[in-house]
Amino acid sequence: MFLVASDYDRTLASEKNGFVISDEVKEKVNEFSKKYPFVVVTGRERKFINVLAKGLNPTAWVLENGPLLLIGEKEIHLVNKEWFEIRQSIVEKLEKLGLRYSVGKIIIYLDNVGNFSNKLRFDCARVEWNRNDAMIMPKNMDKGKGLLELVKILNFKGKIIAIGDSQNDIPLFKVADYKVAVANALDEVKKIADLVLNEENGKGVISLLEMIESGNLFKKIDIN
Ligand SMILES: O=C(O)COP(=O)(O)O
Repeated sequence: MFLVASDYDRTLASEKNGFVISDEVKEKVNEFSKKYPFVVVTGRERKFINVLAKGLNPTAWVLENGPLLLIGEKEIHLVNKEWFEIRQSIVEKLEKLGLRYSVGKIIIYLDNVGNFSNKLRFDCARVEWNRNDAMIMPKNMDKGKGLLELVKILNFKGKIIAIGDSQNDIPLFKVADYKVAVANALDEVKKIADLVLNEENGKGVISLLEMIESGNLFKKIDIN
């Protein structure tokens, strides 16, 4: 038994298409998800996914980089009340720094703030990067931890195959049994991957799913 956990931006969907998923990738994932568990593990908020990935029907979602699970219409928030007080104090600091931010249901997003990485350090929160964008989130939370909680809820006991491209996929890779990087992944992600695909973005995901369906992936790895 295995489960596929896929990142969204620059993995399922490409920047070139404004991060809107292509019909080809959507159909492949929808068809695959009818046979095997397929989870999208993304930094994105639900409201953006509803637009960018309209019609995509994976087994479940891990959103906001870990703390928000979506199974069917059921939303599960992996956070305690104290976080919202901490978040408020961070928002006040960001205001003082004059940085533009937006707030999800749980985490804080800042786009294009790579130059401010020294200032974006907090004792009471974790800062996760996706290229030049930052996400400020509860301590002890990341894509990997969110996925492990989901896996418990689904009562899934098999192996995890993860696919991604960026820094915030590294914690996802840490909980995976087999790690796959798309061709457009950052070097630091490719370096820790078990397999680096020749194809970029959604074409890479399609190629991974085809390798699984044909049994070719399992000739390379013992995951069953
Ligand atoms: O950074 C985001 O908002 C989404 O990014 P991800 O799907 O690559 O995790």
